[in-house]
Amino acid sequence: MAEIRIRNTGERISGFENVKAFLDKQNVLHERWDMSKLPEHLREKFVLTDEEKAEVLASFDEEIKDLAARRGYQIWDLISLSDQTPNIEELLKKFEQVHTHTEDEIRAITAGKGIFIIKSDEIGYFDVELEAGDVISVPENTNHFFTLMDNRQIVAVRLFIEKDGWIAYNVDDPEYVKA
Ligand SMILES: CSCCC(=O)/C(O)=C/O
Ligand SMILES: [Fe+2]
Ligand code: NI
Repeated sequence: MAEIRIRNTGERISGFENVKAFLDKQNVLHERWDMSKLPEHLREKFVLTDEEKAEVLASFDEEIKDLAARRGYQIWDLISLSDQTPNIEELLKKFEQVHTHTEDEIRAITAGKGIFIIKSDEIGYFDVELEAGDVISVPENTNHFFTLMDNRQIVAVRLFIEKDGWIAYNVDDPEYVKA
């Protein structure tokens, strides 16, 4: 289940309903997918062949098409990050820089863990700690960044309206608060 940590105060919010209510106020979509739909051999697997990636996407076809119909996404794929990912340090350096996109950034975690750190005009930066089953959408033009957790591995479905909408625009934010 997702958990929130507000960086300026250290306050933590847990429990699906509490987290959802908090994220609703921040205009951040949060839903859960049923991970029992994922075949056992793909659970907690972080190095995936193209066939296995297609199998993960097929397992959640209904959920993906539902999100696409509700929110206008046109294309989707699967990203997996772990110490086995050849360019992992380079990718993390990019994800860990505060940035924005011109479309919302939606991710459904199917294995592992990760943290999206998002800026709110009212309360500053807050962490959303995510695990398998958590779906999140960071609103467009909103400062955020992403990092892995201690286990350093994650698999996530990404949906896009247009591929170009996901270009990252780095922001040099004086209000950025370190973990
Ligand atoms: C969990 S997906 C990896 C992070 C990512 O795709 C992104 O765009 C961060 O801003
Ligand atoms: Fe991003
Ligand atoms: Ni998986």
